[in-house]
Amino acid sequence: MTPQNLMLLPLSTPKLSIGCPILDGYLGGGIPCNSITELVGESGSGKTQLCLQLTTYVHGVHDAKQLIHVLRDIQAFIVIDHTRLPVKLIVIDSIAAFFRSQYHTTLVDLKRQSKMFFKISGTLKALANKFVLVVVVTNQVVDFIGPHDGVNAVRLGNLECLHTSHRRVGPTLGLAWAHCINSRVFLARHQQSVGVNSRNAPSPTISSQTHRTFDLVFAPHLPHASAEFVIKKECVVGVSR
Ligand SMILES: Nc1ncnc2c1ncn2[C@@H]1O[C@H](COP(=O)(O)OP(=O)(O)OP(=O)(O)O)[C@@H](O)[C@H]1O
Repeated sequence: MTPQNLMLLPLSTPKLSIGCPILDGYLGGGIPCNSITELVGESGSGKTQLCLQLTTYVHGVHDAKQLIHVLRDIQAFIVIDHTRLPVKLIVIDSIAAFFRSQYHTTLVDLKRQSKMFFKISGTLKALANKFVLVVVVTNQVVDFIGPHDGVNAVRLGNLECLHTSHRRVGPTLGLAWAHCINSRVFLARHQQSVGVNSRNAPSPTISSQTHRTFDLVFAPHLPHASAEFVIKKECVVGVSR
């Protein structure tokens, strides 16, 4: 590639809109092609709702080995049929589910697991680069228990620690997987008690509200950003400040 060729390339990587201008703004225009973007958060934080907002086609996969086969099928499908129905988005919801039940924590298992992570992410990145695809994976969180130092102090990206539902958490699958993705978005929810005044009640009643946040933990092309969002019946939207 000469400098002249580089000048002919598009200035920026194409981005897939997340369906909300506010959240797109925090992502520098949307989710970028040619890389892997992870949505990480506790159960009920909104990962699937965001994924559904991106896609209309769903395929069930039950374990990591089957995932490798499905990725091969997708590759064949894109290569043969790309002129008929171009695939531009791959969503895996959730990557953590394949590993939590199948692998244990002996050294041999961890080695096998890391090998599988790199095989999956290598395949996804190759597909993303070759066919200019957007790849989104979701990941769960685990609770951090004990002191905030030692292994619990491991900092990844812009945030020192992640909090959701008033718990300190970390992404499932650990450091090895963190090196397999390019960007990470943390979705959190916090239950808040609010007093509601009612005409018929003599004093305010206490009701519970879910407050949701969207944090860009790391991305090669963007600084840290944080936003509030809500899940509505029709869509997921950011809240303007
Ligand atoms: N129509 C709706 N209106 C408002 N909120 C909704 C609606 N549908 C779903 N939700 C909210 O979205 C949350 C579920 O989000 P979602 O299924 O995306 O979570 P998740 O992060 O994928 O969880 P898991 O890790 O268990 O798959 C529910 O807790 C609910 O509060």
